[in-house]
Amino acid sequence: MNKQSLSSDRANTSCAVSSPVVVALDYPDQQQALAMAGLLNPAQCRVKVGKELFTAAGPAIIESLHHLGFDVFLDLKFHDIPNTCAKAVGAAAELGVWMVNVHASGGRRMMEAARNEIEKKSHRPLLIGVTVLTSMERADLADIGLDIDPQVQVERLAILTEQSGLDGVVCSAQEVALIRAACGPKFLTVTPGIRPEGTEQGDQRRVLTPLQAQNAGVNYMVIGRPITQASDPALACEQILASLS
Ligand SMILES: O=c1ccn([C@@H]2O[C@H](COP(=O)(O)O)[C@@H](O)[C@H]2O)c(=O)[nH]1
Repeated sequence: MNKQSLSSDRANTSCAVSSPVVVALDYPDQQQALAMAGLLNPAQCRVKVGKELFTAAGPAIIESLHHLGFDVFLDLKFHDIPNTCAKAVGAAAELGVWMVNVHASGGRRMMEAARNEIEKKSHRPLLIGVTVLTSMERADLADIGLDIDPQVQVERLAILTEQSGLDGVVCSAQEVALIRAACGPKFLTVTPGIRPEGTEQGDQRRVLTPLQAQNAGVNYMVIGRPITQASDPALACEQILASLS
């Protein structure tokens, strides 16, 4: 199947999951990722493919997850000169992914180029800008020369992302109210750093529980280890969904 027909097929078959949960498949190979996907229900969640899995398994993993019925967020956080970033985002669109992202700190011209590139494609994924990684706190920003609270930089980059014509941002759930006020109700918020009560925070710093995130108004919650490292991942996912209803 060529790329064009793949993206056309995907545009026609993309499922409309109402669940906000996106499970991060952070695995070193296709076998482990597909084993986890096989435990999950595509009617209850979407899945995310990040740098580790995509580098190890390549575009074939996207096609395999589509065949299982999942919408896929390709989380490669492109950050490059405008032409290079735009072409990468265009290639992601041709894989038929549901969502793709770039670093908002790549700037206005980079984000506009990415947006213009996917507008040309027959399948148009959601295009999202990463603001400040949820693993970062104020001290981490100071290390890179930004002596400000994360929320100040998140708001600044969210406004720039919205002005650049993207669909939304990756941020922590803690900043969603701020972004709603600055960018309006239609601008999407995609929030990693979700930690159900009693689960380990790990390297995340700006966290909320699923219920707190829902109450804050997030559109999509990216959840990895609290589901994938649970003794029963399917049950963990169901318990998170139950906590939201
Ligand atoms: O700011 C960001 C952007 C992306 N991520 C990604 O989300 C998941 C989170 O996984 P957990 O195991 O639930 O911590 C992971 O794939 C990150 O690469 C993020 O955490 N923060």
